Amino acid sequence: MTSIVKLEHLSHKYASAWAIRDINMLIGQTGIMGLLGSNGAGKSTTMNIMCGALKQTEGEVFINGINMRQQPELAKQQIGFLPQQAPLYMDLTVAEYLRYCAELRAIPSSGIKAALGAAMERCGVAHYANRLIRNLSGGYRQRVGIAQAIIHEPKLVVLDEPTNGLDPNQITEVRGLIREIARERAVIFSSHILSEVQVLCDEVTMIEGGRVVFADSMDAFNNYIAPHSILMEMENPPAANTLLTIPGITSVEFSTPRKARIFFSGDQEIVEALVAASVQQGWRLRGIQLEKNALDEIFKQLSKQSAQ
Ligand SMILES: Nc1ncnc2c1ncn2[C@@H]1O[C@H](COP(=O)(O)OP(=O)(O)OP(=O)(O)O)[C@@H](O)[C@H]1O
Repeated sequence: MTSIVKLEHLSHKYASAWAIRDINMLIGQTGIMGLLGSNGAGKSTTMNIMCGALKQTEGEVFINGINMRQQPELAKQQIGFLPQQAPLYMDLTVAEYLRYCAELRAIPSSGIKAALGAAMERCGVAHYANRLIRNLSGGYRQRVGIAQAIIHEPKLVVLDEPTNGLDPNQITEVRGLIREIARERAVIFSSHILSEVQVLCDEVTMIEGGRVVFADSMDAFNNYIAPHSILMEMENPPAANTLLTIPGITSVEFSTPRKARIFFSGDQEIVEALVAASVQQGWRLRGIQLEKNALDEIFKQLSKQSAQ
């Protein structure tokens, strides 16, 4: 089956600096793909080019097999896009705005009413149809932004940081909506927040410094970033050599006489082995905790690996 998105050697230069370099990507027809990267990594540039809102300096974009450079109108028909700044008109009501979007999308006038009804229903904004967009909360504005992105029933929906600036309840609601609309189409979703991508996405592509540094399933990513170190605080700690006799422990660093960072390979059952040894040998355990890799640490590791 044709990929919904194929990016080939995509590069873009603003003025004199390259924002993205040699990005290659293949995205399947359904599911949610997370584009993860720190601020300035190149996510928006990639998404804007993918959606035909920005012309690339080099490389090609294919949407469902259609070359964006050669047939931009046909390619864009397949895409719904919610850019980082949602393109909303504050002085229109929800229904007026969505009608305008439907007309821009060239939906035949006989089909507009049904398209409008379906998008509003799907995005949970039907009861606000006659309310001015300026009078909606941030979460509802974002729902309207998503409604304009799906009004023409595209095969691909691209959402650039759609939960940015929302409160925790609104984030949960918008996530639910994204899952819902991804049932029958592909969704690409960008974020600089790892946990956001972890809860929503099936696949993840990580961009750092304008380059792809990781592209695989969410499971593979989670496996990759699984903790490999433990912080342990003890009143009566053993010598490092004693800790190293426990199978799975690869190295030990004491940051203070009572606090050790213990590196391990294999699974997290090592925690149980350490607690048992502590009880048996009287280390007087005061705290034990798996250390999660911080996102900037993961970015650094992956960037280093991809440069090798
Ligand atoms: N219009 C522009 N003119 C010049 N440089 C730009 C422009 N837009 C983005 N850049 C630069 O290109 C690089 C990539 O920016 P981009 O907005 O694509 O990153 P991002 O991952 O989406 O970050 P953010 O999450 O902060 O939006 C950054 O260094 C940014 O400063």
